[in-house]
Amino acid sequence: MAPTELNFITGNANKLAEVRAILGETVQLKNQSLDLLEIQGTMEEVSKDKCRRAADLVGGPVLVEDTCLCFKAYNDLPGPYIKWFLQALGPLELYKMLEGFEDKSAQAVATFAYSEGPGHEPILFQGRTDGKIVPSRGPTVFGWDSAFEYEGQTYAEMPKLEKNKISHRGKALDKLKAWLKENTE
Ligand SMILES: O=P(O)(O)OP(=O)(O)OP(=O)(O)OC[C@H]1O[C@@H](n2cnc3c(O)ncnc32)[C@H](O)[C@@H]1O
Ligand SMILES: [Mg+2]
Repeated sequence: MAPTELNFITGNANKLAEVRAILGETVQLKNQSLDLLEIQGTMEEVSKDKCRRAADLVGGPVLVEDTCLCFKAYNDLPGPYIKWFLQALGPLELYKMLEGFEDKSAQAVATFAYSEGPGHEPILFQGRTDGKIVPSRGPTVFGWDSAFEYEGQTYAEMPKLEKNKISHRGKALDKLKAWLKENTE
């Protein structure tokens, strides 16, 4: 049976707000802000490991998510390590990483992982959105939103509703919603 309540473990308030908005009334959402250690590895390995750690810490069912920003010219790096590049450069300077490259294309990926609790194998829900890295446009409120352009607008320039419809996170949560629905009927 699918859960009727999800405990989303994240320390990122912007992420949490989007997840709340996207899930709406679908399911009850709780949140615990824990700083989870993140390993090195593929997107799937990072999310699964994060989920197992969260389940162990909380001692119950958990949902986590790891966001990656993959530059095509870098063969998908920084990927799961984008947080540290963003922290070092800031959203205004991020585009400079691709200055020497013609190909500015990038893919945003959200990988959610749900576990029923300690010892249970995490289930993954992944969403991907293609775009490109540009000089910052729009408010610099959320991560690299102002440096990621999708069809002529940066994520930061889009109204939230619009971003959530086409975003990596929105697509991943569509899969989660479908799974919840399939498993309650
Ligand atoms: O506690 P967790 O959930 O891990 O929160 P976090 O902020 O550490 O998030 P990640 O480990 O997934 O790292 C992803 C980085 O990308 C940023 N980010 C995540 N989703 C984003 C989005 O939709 N738009 C812009 N930046 C985003 C986020 O602020 C981090 O710097
Ligand atoms: Mg993190």
